[in-house]
Amino acid sequence: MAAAGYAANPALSAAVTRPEPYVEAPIRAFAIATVFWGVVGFLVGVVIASQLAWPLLNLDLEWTTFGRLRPVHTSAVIFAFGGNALICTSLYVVQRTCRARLFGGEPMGWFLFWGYQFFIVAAALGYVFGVTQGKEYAEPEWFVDLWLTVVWVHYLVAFGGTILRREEPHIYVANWFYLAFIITVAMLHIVNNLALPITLGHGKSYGLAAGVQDAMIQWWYGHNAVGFFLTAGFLGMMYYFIPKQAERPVYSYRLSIVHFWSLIFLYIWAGPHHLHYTALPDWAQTLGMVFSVMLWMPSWGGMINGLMTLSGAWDKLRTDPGLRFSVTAVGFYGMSTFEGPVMSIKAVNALSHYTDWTIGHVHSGAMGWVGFITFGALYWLYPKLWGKRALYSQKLVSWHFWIATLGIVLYITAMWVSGILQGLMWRAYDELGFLQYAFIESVAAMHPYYVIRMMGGVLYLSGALIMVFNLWKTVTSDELADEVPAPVPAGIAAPVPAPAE
Ligand code: HEM
Ligand code: HEM
Ligand SMILES: [Cu+2]
Repeated sequence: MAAAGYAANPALSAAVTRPEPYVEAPIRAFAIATVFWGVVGFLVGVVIASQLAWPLLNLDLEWTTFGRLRPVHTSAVIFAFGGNALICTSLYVVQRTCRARLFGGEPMGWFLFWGYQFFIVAAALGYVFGVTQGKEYAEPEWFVDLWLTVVWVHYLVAFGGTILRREEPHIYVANWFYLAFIITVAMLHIVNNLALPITLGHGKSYGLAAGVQDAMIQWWYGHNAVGFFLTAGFLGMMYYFIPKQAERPVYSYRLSIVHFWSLIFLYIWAGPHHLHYTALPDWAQTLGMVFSVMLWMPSWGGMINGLMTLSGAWDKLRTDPGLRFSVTAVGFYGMSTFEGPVMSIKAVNALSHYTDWTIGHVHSGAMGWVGFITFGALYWLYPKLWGKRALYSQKLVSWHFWIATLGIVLYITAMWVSGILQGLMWRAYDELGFLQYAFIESVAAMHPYYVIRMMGGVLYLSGALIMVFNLWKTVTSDELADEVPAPVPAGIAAPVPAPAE
């Protein structure tokens, strides 16, 4: 084992053999894939947003209709962009905070990389050709699900194995969040996809559960996909990269542990808020609502911990636009985790459900939190991964930041207005007790907001293209980092600013 080798005599072996201490090449590939799929996902987002504004753009072809492209968008941004970002950063972080080489080494890294990209392409092709189980965020059919299970088990083994062979006694909190994400997603994926194919040679399958049980399992899955894929994993990112960028320890390490346990305990019960006023028993709906409202607390605990890590380093926001992304991400996290509990209250959900308000909520979390924390991490990682002195241009990071922020603001404000307008139009009665508006009138009323949302998306996409250019120039520049990072033997560099307590 390489790690044990230079641990024996760090100075000597570092000077003589210089083995690469950490697996990096597959992580660089994941970093590229993150950016690539991000652009694809945002582009498809702009396409489907345009289709909602101008239905003509469905092109009257089955492969290009909104119904088929929508899951291409959601999977591209969540699983391809978000998933690659999570695997990329988790493998980077776990090696450094444990001071151990990735379990399984480079071959494991490359298997994860190609295995995961294959899953993405197989899933996306299925959507376009109409192969789907029709479960939101779990659309791929059984054979793609099986493949993902294989890849994911390897991911768990690689991550867990690295923790087990750690040289650092303490398991840094970012790893707790990443591990909870990996384990919970495995559990959710397997249970929600229990299905029987018609025959082994056929793509179509039928799920094991039926009726309201099926709905409950689906939204236990869907909600916790938000909680563990879009939240816990990215919190792992927050707990590593914000201290790194701010060069400050986590504000309260104790709070981060409380944050962890309370978040994962509460999240798992809140799924029924997706099924208010359905055939689901009333007590279960109320349970989901109560746990959602409680969830506000640990979420804000985490937000405060992230923001307060900047204590004494707020001036860095002026000079480091990458940090600005991360901090604004935490702000959006706080906003969407306040909005979510409000929307889970049954009286509010009676208005918001089925409307664009939900879509606005989704995108403040998705574009603001998930997107921005990832951009912040990427801007920090790229120079490190390619051994460059610095980013090509901080100014372009700043441009990206402002253009993308404006894009989000256009997107979510348009959706608040259109969502509440929709909700109110649908429940308006005239004095004789008839509905005041035909459904199509509410659709027509949405048009201007859909155009604004599309423009917001174009801005967000443009920002991402600026990032592509900046990262490309960074990677191809020949300004190397001052010292080529030497192997980091045990006991020398502190991998993370030490916990405050
Ligand atoms: C350029 C930026 C984006 C644009 C223009 C865009 C556009 C859209 C549109 C038009 C929909 C369908 C809305 C509907 O059915 O009424 C949608 C759904 C969705 N998008 Fe995006 N999106 C963007 C970025 C993102 C990002 C970055 C993420 C996640 C990281 C994301 C996650 C989702 C999810 C989860 C849904 C499904 C929401 C639901 O069913 O409630 N989007 N998006
Ligand atoms: C305390 C935290 C949160 C709570 C209690 C919460 C609650 C809710 C509620 C009540 C809905 C609407 C359900 C409906 O009417 O159909 C919803 C939808 C959604 N939320 Fe959240 N939310 C939270 C945080 C977040 C965050 C941080 C994100 C993204 C990163 C997010 C992503 C979504 C998505 C994707 C949906 C749409 C699901 C669908 O119908 O397709 N949520 N959330
Ligand atoms: Cu939920």
